[in-house]
Amino acid sequence: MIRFEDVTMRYAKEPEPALDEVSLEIARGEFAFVVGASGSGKSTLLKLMTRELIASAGELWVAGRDLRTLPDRKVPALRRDIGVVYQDFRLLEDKTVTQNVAFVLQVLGRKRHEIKQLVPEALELVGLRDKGNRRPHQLSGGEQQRVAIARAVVKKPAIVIADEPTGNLDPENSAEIVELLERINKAGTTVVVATHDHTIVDEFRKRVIELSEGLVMRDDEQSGYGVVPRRVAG
Ligand SMILES: Nc1ncnc2c1ncn2[C@@H]1O[C@H](COP(=O)(O)OP(=O)(O)OP(=O)(O)O)[C@@H](O)[C@H]1O
Repeated sequence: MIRFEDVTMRYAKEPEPALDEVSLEIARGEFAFVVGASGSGKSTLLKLMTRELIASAGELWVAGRDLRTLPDRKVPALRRDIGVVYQDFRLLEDKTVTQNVAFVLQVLGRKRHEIKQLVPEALELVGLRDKGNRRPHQLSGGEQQRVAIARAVVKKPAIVIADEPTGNLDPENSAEIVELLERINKAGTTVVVATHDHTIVDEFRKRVIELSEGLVMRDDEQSGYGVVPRRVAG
């Protein structure tokens, strides 16, 4: 579903690459955490998957597309296959919960009767069916993130990518958000979550891809932070 082969990403004027010949593969239906210190390259890795960035070198396939050769006019179709969730929710403040979720489908040109069916389904999935008329500021942080997840999944993407989705949440809400992503994954969606949050990585026991200074330092199935000994420095 996602394949990086020797992918290097250099930002203009930066002496060191943000990612340095990274190779990894995430299969259809997998759940993977991407971890690593601040600046290790997590966001860069995710932005390459969504074509927010274009790799400086290497080969990259996402959802059956070769991103090296993908023309710009085909980027919207790629993004239809990917739902993205951010740390800061990024909801439209002047729209209700229902309108925020429906907006994605309107932009995609989906028919009104489809929107009427899909939006309540997505809100039901995230447990917010009864809060559709609220505006984002009338919701807790955890609820706002659930709206953002409903918005990401309402178009039924093959992949959900979340960049620090629990960064603004307390531990209880964080666990609920990851449980929700786990449920979405169990229904067949490939899920990739970049996070600093050791507690959730330990709790959920998924594949962990650890980056350090643009390199993959570790890539373990089902490990969590605490199970496999950390690399000994030096
Ligand atoms: N737009 C940019 N221009 C130049 N350098 C950048 C840019 N974005 C990121 N970088 C650099 O690339 C490296 C990787 O950054 P990235 O944001 O991918 O890390 P991260 O692991 O997501 O960090 P954080 O956990 O703080 O979000 C860092 O050295 C960063 O300074």
